[in-house]
Amino acid sequence: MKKYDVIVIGGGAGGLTVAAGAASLGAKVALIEKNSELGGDCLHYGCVPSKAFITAAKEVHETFKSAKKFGLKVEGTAPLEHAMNRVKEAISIIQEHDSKERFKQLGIDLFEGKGYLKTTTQVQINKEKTIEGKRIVLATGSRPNIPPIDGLLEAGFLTNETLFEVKKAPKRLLVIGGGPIGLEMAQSFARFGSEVTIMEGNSTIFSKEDEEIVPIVLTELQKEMTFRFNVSIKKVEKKENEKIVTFEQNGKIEELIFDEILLSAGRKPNTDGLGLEEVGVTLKHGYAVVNEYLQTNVPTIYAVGDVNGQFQFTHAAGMEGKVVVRNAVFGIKGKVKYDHVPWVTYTDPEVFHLGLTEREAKETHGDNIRVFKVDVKNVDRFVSDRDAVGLLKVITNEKGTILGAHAVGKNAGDWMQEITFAKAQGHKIGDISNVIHPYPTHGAIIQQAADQYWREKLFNGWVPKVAETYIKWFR
Ligand SMILES: Cc1cc2nc3c(=O)[nH]c(=O)nc-3n(C[C@H](O)[C@H](O)[C@H](O)COP(=O)(O)OP(=O)(O)OC[C@H]3O[C@@H](n4cnc5c(N)ncnc54)[C@H](O)[C@@H]3O)c2cc1C
Ligand SMILES: NC(=O)c1ccc[n+]([C@@H]2O[C@H](COP(=O)([O-])OP(=O)(O)OC[C@H]3O[C@@H](n4cnc5c(N)ncnc54)[C@H](O)[C@@H]3O)[C@@H](O)[C@H]2O)c1
Repeated sequence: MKKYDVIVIGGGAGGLTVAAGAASLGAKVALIEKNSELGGDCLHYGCVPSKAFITAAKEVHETFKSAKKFGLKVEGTAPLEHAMNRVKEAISIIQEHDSKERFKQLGIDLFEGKGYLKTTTQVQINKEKTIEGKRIVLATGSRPNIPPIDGLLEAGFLTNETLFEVKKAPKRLLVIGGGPIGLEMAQSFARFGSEVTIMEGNSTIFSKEDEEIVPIVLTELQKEMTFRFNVSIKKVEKKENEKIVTFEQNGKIEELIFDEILLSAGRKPNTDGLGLEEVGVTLKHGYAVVNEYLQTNVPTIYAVGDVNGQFQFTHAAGMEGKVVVRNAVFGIKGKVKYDHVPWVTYTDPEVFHLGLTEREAKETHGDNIRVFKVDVKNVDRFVSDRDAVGLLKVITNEKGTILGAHAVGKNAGDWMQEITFAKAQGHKIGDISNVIHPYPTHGAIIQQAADQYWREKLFNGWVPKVAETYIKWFR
C-alpha cells in the first residue's frame, strides 16, 4: 500500500491549497478528486461562472441605462447565450491555474475517483485502490440544499450546478431563497429579461448584514425584481411547460405560475458516503465538527472549506488550508482565526462585510463603541460618476480599534479592502487619516470616515481646551 504524509480528499479551493502548500514544503501528498477536473465548486459552478454572468448582465444593464441617459435608442433583449459563452471562457482560462499538470509537477499523486475512509489513516478510492496517510484532510465541499417541497423534484428546477447551461432566459423565473446565490443570480437573470420573483422564508434578506446596510441594497434590488418574504412554499405542479407554485404568505394561500425555478436555499455538506461516521468522526447537521486547529475529534483527520460549516467562502477555504498545512504537516499548532475574514455579495450595488455589525458590537462592547458613517453622496467621485447610492460604516471601540466595517455601494468589494488590511494589521481607524488617497477615488470614502474620528477627538477631547488656552495666551 502506498504511503503519504497527507491525503487530501477534494480538489477545490480548500483541498488544492492544502495539497500545493504541503507538497511545496516537501511532504508526500495524494490528492483525490471525484471529478475529471480540479477546481471544485468555485471554479465550475460557483464564484467564477457567477461573476462572469454578473458582469455580462451588468454590461447589458449599463448599456440600456447609458443609452437612455444620452437619448440613444437601444432595443431588444440581450441573448443569454453570449453570457453563458463568457462563463465557459472564464472557466477554461482560470482552469489552467488548477490544471492537473500543475499539481503533478509539484510532485502530488492525483487520483480520480471517490474517496472513502476505510480507517482513520486509510482511504479507498472508488472501492478499488487503498492508500495510507499520516494525516487525512477532508475538503469535499458542499452541494445545493433541496428543501422537501411537494412536487418540486418532479417539476424540475435549476441549481448553481445547472444554471450556467441555460440557453434562454426564462420569461417568469422563481428564485427560492434570498441568500447570496439567489440574489446575485436573480439580478443577473432580470437583466437578461426575466421577470424574477424571489421567495424567501425569512422576513428579510441579508440577515447577517448590518441593519442600516440592508434597506439600501433592498430598495435598489426591488427596482429590478419582486420579493415575497415570510413565504412557505407548499407545492409545485408541472403543467405542460409551466410550473405552478402554491405558497403561504401571511396566512394566505396563493398560487403563481413560472416558467422556471432556481433553487438557492442554502447548502448541504458533502460528508455522506465518505465513511466518516464509521471511523468515528463527529458530524453536526452533516458538517464535520472541527476544533480551532481545524482537526476533527479523530486526531489524524482535519477538515477545511465548506465541509466544516464555518465560513463558506473560497478565501476562507484558502485561509483554512494554510492553517492545516502548518498543523497537519509540520505539527506547529496554529489556531484558525475568522476575525478578519471579509465577504462581499456581488449584487449591484455590492455589499461588503467585515467583523462585527453595530448590533453585534453593542452586544459585546455595550455603549463603548464609536460608529463612523459616510454616505456616498458626500464623496465627490460617487457624485461625479452618478453612483450616489450607498453607505460606509466603521465600528470601533473607544480607542479607535476597528471592530467591524460594512458598506453598500458600487464596487464596494474593491474599495473596502483597505480597511480589511487596517483591521488585520491592528491599525486604528485614525491611522487611515494619514494615508493619502488620490483625489477623486472611491476609496477616499474610508479616509473621510477616519477624518471623522479625528474631528470627534479634536472637538470633544482635551485638545480644544488646551488649544483655547494656548490661543488666548498667544494673543
Ligand atoms: C453560485 C456560487 C457562487 C459563489 N460565489 C462565491 C464568491 O463570489 N466568493 C467566495 O468567496 N465564495 C463563493 N462561493 C462559495 C465557494 O464556491 C465555496 O465556499 C468554495 O468553493 C468552497 O471550497 P471547498 O474546497 O470547501 O469546496 P469545493 O470547491 O466544492 O471542492 C470540493 C471538491 O471535493 C470533491 N469531492 C466531493 N466529495 C468527494 C469524494 N468523496 N471524493 C473525492 N472528491 C470529492 C468535489 O468534486 C469538489 O471538487 C460561491 C458558491 C456558489 C455555489
Ligand atoms: N459573493 C459570495 O461570496 C457568495 C456568493 C454566493 C454564495 N456564497 C456562499 O455560498 C453560501 C450558500 O449560499 P445560498 O444563497 O445558497 O445560501 P444561504 O444559506 O446564505 O441563503 C439561503 C436562503 O434561502 C432561504 N431558504 C431556505 N429554504 C427556503 C425555502 N424552502 N423557501 C424560501 N426560502 C428558503 C433561507 O432563509 C436563506 O435566506 C453562502 O452562505 C456563501 O457562504 C458566497
